[in-house]
Amino acid sequence: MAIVLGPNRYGKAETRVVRVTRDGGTHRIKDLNVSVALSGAMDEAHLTGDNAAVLPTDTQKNTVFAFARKHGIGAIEDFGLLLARHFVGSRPAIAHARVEIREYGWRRITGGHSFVRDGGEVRTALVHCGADAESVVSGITDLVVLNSTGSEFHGFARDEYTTLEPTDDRILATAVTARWRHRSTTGAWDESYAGARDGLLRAFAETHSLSLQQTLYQMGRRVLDDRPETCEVRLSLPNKHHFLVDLEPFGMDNDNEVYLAADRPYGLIEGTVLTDDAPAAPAAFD
Ligand SMILES: O=c1[nH]c(=O)c2[nH]c(=O)[nH]c2[nH]1
Repeated sequence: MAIVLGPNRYGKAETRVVRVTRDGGTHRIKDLNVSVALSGAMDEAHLTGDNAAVLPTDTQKNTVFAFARKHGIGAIEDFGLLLARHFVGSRPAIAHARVEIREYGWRRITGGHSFVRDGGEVRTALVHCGADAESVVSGITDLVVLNSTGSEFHGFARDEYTTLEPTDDRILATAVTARWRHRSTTGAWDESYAGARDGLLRAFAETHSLSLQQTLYQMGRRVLDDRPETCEVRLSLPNKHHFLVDLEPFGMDNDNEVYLAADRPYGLIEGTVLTDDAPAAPAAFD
């Protein structure tokens, strides 16, 4: 009985590319998850370890970023065809290219550079009732928002392990988890929720951010200002880092247009904002 190599393919899965296109102050964003799989005459790589036919998956990832810069991203079908044809045409050993793309939809909040991701958000409620106290905490989780400009981060503490470069223009993105405590257990809950959500979005969009911590405070403040029925807001904001891709090795500049959307590790910024007359409510958020 002989043992033979069966079907195989390889490639870079889940390259998270975000492409920002600027038309003056109005930005458009394309946010994709691109998976490439190539196949063809790859027997030697498997049987003898000869990599002559293997176009590295790292190269495939770079190609996604370089094409995003060079060609822009229109319909994902076109972007997929562009990439797949490129790979098949690039080397005789590559007979077939499979390119799978997922596109995350975003809609505008307000202004030209603030977006909220379609779908996914969840409304939450947590109530406590005891012998002599009741409390209602409303909230939202997985409300994903992004500012494609209007965010800086500099002046931070440095030590011998600090490599982060200060920036005066970065993408700021987070998946908001917010919970707000009501002063009373009677309320127009739906209207209150819609108003609080709107306040969170507007504060995120309208704050020129010097840090996510500063944005957090402004978001909490806005809910308390807009919704007097609330007295305390707790926010948990993962910093969804977007790293500018270095395209210089491919002879291209990158003027804040092509980003890698990293998923982990991420900064996690958490804080409470409250009114100074907020009644004590033990257990409200636990
Ligand atoms: O808004 C930010 N806050 C931080 O505390 C921090 N730390 C970091 O590396 N980047 C950022 N960004």
